Formats: sequence, structure tokens, C-alpha cells
Amino acid sequence: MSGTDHPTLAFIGCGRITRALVRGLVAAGHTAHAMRGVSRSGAGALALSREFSLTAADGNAAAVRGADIVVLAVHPHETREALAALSGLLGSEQTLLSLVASWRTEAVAAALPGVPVVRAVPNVGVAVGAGATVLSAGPHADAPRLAAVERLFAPLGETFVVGEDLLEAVSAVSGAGPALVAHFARSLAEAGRSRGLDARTAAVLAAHAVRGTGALLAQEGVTVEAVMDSVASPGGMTEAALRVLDEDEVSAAVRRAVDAAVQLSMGRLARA
Ligand SMILES: NC(=O)C1=CN([C@@H]2O[C@H](COP(=O)(O)OP(=O)(O)OC[C@H]3O[C@@H](n4cnc5c(N)ncnc54)[C@H](OP(=O)(O)O)[C@@H]3O)[C@@H](O)[C@H]2O)C=CC1
Ligand SMILES: O=C(O)[C@@H]1CCC=N1
Repeated sequence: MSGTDHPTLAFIGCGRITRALVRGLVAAGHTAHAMRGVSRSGAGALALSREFSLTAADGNAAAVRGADIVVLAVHPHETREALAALSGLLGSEQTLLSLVASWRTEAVAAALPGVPVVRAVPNVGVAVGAGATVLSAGPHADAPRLAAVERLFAPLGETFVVGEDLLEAVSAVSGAGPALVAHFARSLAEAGRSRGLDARTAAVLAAHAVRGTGALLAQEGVTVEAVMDSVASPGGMTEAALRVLDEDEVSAAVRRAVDAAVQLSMGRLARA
């Protein structure tokens, strides 16, 4: 542990989700000195060291030495090679925290015998303290290990613990969720432009619609139906607009989008 009782962290893979995590952790008071990173080309680790003063480690051994939690954040197809390069470097006192989609914890654990494994699906909202992180304990990860990982993510938004079988669906809905919502925001902005708004105004208004809706939904007891009802004046513009979304089966399209993501993940699922 570092002096502040925060765990010492090693990031294997320094791309998008690692950047979001490091940004959120630094904002939550973690010292970048207690974080090391490695990436395949070194470019990702170097970028994070420039942006956050995280230590760009000289190889895996230097990165994981003394780390409490080793965060694996590489692509599914890069994972076998990354795990092979970690072989023999980790001990049972450390936790391997896998963010890798489509890799079951037992498959990760098989490559690192005796090392406790926890799997997490964060989303990029962790960068701004508004993330959702869904956790599942894998082999050798007892309740205190899981609790330590929950404490890591707690300041970055909400945390949930589920059975691992649900994590492919979680990855599609929550992990990919911000991109799906951003897609809708873009459509809303483009529609505004087509009605004469300048590009910047349209983008800002769409972003605020998403932000305000999120803030309302974050309130205790507020449902999506309640938000829709609070906007839609009877017989008014919102009803007219929502009717078109229903007629065009936008909900069915969203379901197909999530299905496509889950199917991709299931098709490449790595099991022990
Ligand atoms: N992005 C997201 O919102 C989320 C992502 N995830 C999961 O996190 C993982 C990473 O995704 P993301 O951050 O988007 O991916 P990125 O492509 O942004 O980053 C991948 C990183 O892994 C590095 N890398 C690849 N192979 C190795 C290796 N053998 N050793 C060390 N580093 C390596 C790359 O290095 P280099 O730059 O040199 O190629 C790069 O820094 C994926 O499995 C994804 O499913 C989960 C939830 C959300
Ligand atoms: O796009 C991906 O595959 C990863 C998993 C969920 C979010 N990003």
C-alpha cells in the first residue's frame, strides 16, 4: 500500500480504459507515484506518464514488483501473450484485476496459477467520478480481495457485484453504453443542425440533454418513464417526436445493437 492506504497499482496496457481509470483515480486523490504502466509499444505508458505523472515502467517485472493490484487492460486477442509475459512475476499476495472483455476469470487464472483474479467491467464514466463498474470474483479471490477492488472503484461512481455469466451483457450495456448514448446525442445534434442550428449550438444542446437526463435519473426513485412523462406535454411536441421513435422501432434497433455486442463477445469467449 502507498502512504495514503491506496493500493499500489500496475497497469498492463495503457489505452482508453486505463486512461479513464487513471484520470478518475488521480482526481479521487490517488498519487500517480503509486501507479506504474506498461504498454506494448511503450507509447501508451509514456502518454500517461506525461499526462498524469504515472511511472512508465521498464517492462512487466518492474511494473508489477510490489504492486497490490495488477490491472490487465489489453484487448482480448492480446491477452494470451500478455498473460504469458506475466507468468512467474505475480504472487498470491497480489490481485490480478482483469478488465479484458470475453475472458473468463478461470481462463486468466489458468495462466497465473495461485494468483487471485477479479474481473471488472468499468465504463469511461470512471474518468469523471460517474462510472459504473461491475465486478465478479474469480479463482482465489476471497471476500477481502473483492472488497479491496470495490474500494478502488467506489470513488469513481457506482459499483455492483454480479455472477460472471452476466458480464458479457454488462459489457454491452454498461461498458459500451456511453458510446451508444453518445451515438444518440450525435443524432440529436445532427437533427438540430438540419433544422437550422449551428453545429456548436446543436452539439452543446444535445450534450446538455444527455447530461440533464443523467442527472435526473441519478436521483433516488426517478425512473425513465417519470422523466419522459415530465417532458411530454399531452398532445405536444415531445409526444409527436416519441411516436416517431416508436414507429421506427428505435428500441428494437438498440436491442439488436446490444445483441450484436454480446454475440461478438460470446463468439470469442476464452474459458479455461
Ligand atoms: N474502452 C472501454 O471503455 C472499455 C474497455 N474494456 C476492456 O479493456 C481492454 C482494453 O481496452 P481499451 O483500453 O479500449 O484498448 P486500447 O486499444 O485503447 O488499449 C490497449 C492497450 O494495451 C496495450 N497492449 C497490448 N498488448 C500488450 C501487452 N502484451 N503488454 C502490455 N500492453 C499491451 C496497448 O499498447 P500499444 O498502445 O503499444 O498497442 C494499449 O496501450 C479490452 O479488453 C476491453 O474490452 C472494458 C470495459 C470498457
Ligand atoms: O468495445 C469494446 O470491446 C470494449 C468492451 C466494452 C467497451 N469497450
